[in-house]
Amino acid sequence: MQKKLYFGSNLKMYKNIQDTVTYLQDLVSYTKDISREEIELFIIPSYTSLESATKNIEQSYIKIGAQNMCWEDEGQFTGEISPLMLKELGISLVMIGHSERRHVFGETDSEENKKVKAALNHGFTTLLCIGETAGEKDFGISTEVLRTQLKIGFHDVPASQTKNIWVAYEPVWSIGVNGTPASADYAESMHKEIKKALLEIFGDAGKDIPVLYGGSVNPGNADELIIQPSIDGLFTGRAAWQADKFNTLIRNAKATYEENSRL
Ligand SMILES: O=C[C@H](O)COP(=O)(O)O
Repeated sequence: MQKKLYFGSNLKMYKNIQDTVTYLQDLVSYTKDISREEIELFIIPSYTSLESATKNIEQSYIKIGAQNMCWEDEGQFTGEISPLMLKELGISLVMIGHSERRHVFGETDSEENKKVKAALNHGFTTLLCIGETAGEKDFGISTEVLRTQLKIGFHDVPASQTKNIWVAYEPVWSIGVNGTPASADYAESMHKEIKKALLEIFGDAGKDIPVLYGGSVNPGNADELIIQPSIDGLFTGRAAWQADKFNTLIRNAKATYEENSRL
């Protein structure tokens, strides 16, 4: 049976308001004809572009997400953004624990857990990002690191909330201009471990959580990644930031997946 495929991009600290709106409008026109029963498309712009994004874009075509969120509704948290403020903007998704939040800004697994619980309690689709560093991979502890990030990240989250959970596996060493993409085999083996851990954490409810791969996804590796049985989607940075190129990547990956599932 064919599964729904997830495609999304984090715009990081790129694109101003106008560029974001133009990008989103272009992406809607390019991809409008693809059934949203078959793909789920999401974009995570900068905070300053969120209001214009939600006003200009129909989220049945592209889910709009925030790059981070505070775990408290209000309080003395200078520089933070509350779940209520994000709700006010009408966004539907929140990303938690992106590699740059963990490794540039020092966020911990227990902070990600507080954010995950707050995001789920406020009804957001919650995308938890996990991934091992190059050093952890060299020590042979990738699986342990991923299991820890999942077990702490989802600590005390009831199985009844899994319908709003997505996971992105983004090995730290694979991300950004200096990253090396994971091979499809390596990514698949880590995705298998992630799916196993999700079953342990949530029981049967864990089996429907989509697990996306991210980290230097590009037109040259997207097709091979998407056909892996445990990879449910692609979370793309740089290769998605031009709407026409992202459209091509999505269509090629989808066609390859469909071809492969007919074999
Ligand atoms: O959030 C997206 C990831 O950080 C991947 O970025 P990248 O595709 O530019 O390596």
